[in-house]
Amino acid sequence: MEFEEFREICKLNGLEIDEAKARLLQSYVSLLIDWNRKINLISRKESDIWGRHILHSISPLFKIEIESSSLILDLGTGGGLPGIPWAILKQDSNFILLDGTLKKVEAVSDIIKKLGLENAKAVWGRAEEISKLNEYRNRFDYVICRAVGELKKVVKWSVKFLKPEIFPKKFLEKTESKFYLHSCSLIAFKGGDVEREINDAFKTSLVSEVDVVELNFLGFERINLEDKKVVLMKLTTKKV
Ligand SMILES: C[S@@+](CC[C@H](N)C(=O)[O-])C[C@H]1O[C@@H](n2cnc3c(N)ncnc32)[C@H](O)[C@@H]1O
Repeated sequence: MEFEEFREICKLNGLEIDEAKARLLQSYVSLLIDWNRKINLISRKESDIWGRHILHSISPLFKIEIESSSLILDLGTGGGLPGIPWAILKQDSNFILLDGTLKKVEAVSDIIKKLGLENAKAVWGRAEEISKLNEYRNRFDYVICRAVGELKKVVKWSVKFLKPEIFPKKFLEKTESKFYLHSCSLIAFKGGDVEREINDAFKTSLVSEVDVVELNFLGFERINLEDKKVVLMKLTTKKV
């Protein structure tokens, strides 16, 4: 997929990408390709970066509305996915892009600097360690996470990062076209046996509600997303 087709699919799904954001996304893809020659950020066999990485990363935003001015953690960001495309498109929110591999964090920091993205910062460290630090514990409105591992593991880490809920709110409000997802939630990109992973995640007693969003947006058939879904979870956040 080329950029123009990507932009057209976004438009079909109600997401207009203005010139400034288009330039940032294009620069991101160039920088990602450059860095990927030096270190492994995304599969080198993958030729469809616009479809399988950028479109996939932003596709939940076609259906899910999140609260404005949020602080969002991208847990296991790798080469900045989905965090950088989200930071470009949601400039009213701030993003921490966390990864346990130093080289990847150095690459993502360089990309953020070259893009001039002021609402994103890359942080190096393992989720289980970083979540113990005051600076990151109980701080985030949302955790987003793509291709990092089993849901139950991601749930255990995320619950420490998310803000404790002070005034319980409805987790999700659905209209015909949109899901309004309130803060203190996990947004996990998943493939494979999602049902089993959700059942295992419930066994942690850290999940109070769940919903699964199918990525059947207009034009989804142009990229092979197979069994890919987005799992939304309300966790039993408490001050830890
Ligand atoms: C398969 S990659 C996916 C990267 C990116 N989210 C994407 O969609 O392209 C998984 C990433 O998670 C990171 N990771 C795995 N476990 C982690 C942990 N406990 N703490 C921080 N990062 C972790 C790895 O270093 C790796 O970069």
